[in-house]
Amino acid sequence: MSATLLEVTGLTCRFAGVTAVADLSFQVKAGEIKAVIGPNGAGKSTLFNMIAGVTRPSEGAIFLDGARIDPLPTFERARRGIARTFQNLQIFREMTVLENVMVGRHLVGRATTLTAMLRTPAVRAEERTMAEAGMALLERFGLAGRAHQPAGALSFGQMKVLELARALAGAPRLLLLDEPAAGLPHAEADRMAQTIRGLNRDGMSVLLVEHNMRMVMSLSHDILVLNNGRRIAEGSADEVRSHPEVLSAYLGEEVEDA
Ligand SMILES: Nc1ncnc2c1ncn2[C@@H]1O[C@H](COP(=O)(O)OP(=O)(O)OP(=O)(O)O)[C@@H](O)[C@H]1O
Repeated sequence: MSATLLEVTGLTCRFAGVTAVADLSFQVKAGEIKAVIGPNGAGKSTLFNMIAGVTRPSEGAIFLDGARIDPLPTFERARRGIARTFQNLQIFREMTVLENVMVGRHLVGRATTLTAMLRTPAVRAEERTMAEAGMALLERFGLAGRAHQPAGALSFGQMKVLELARALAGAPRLLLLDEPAAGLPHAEADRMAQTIRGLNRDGMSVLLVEHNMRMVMSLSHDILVLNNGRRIAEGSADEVRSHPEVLSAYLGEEVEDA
């Protein structure tokens, strides 16, 4: 039985008049790919934002490796090993592809603003190491040839891969992937699924929000289904696919088609 990496207990988020996430508890085990699915407005993005530290929960707690993290700011959660990608790409288009990846490393780097400004030998050495590690990641994802071009020149699919590479640059323990297949044609979505599977085989734990059911059903060890902020089902692809509440939440279509 694997150890629990992430634990969420009684998590609730209320916006004026709307309960986006309601009394939600679940775990992500080390080495697991867990998917969170649900119709539009189910609360998936709000849940991600609470785990990443962008949105404050109204109630409940979030633990990483047993330590409570919900009071911590975003950068501290990144330092502790949580990295994310975004539903709407957040690529710095004027920066080079390599610089974009290095931003991911800087988020968890040790250099303070003062030592960075003074460009001490230690800072320069750290930057060299970051650049080397960044190039190694770009090579792994087939983007090394584009390293010194502006990121804005990449195709949409390449930008999604770059976001993933940037998230990995900080050597996280938990990857939060927000719709990695969104907007990708079939073949590229399948390649993205293979990439995520490869990362997981190397030990990466993943929490995945995705509407592409093919990807969700083929990748996930465990699937959590939300509707109106509440858990309506949790289990394997087969368990979730045939669950009556899931079918009615989706009106049958998407989940059956997967
Ligand atoms: N900042 C906000 N202020 C007010 N209401 C919000 C805010 N963010 C989300 N909501 C509401 O919370 C509910 C959950 O939204 P959320 O974006 O988390 O759902 P989702 O499952 O990610 O949807 P989608 O699949 O469309 O991305 C929705 O009713 C939404 O309108």
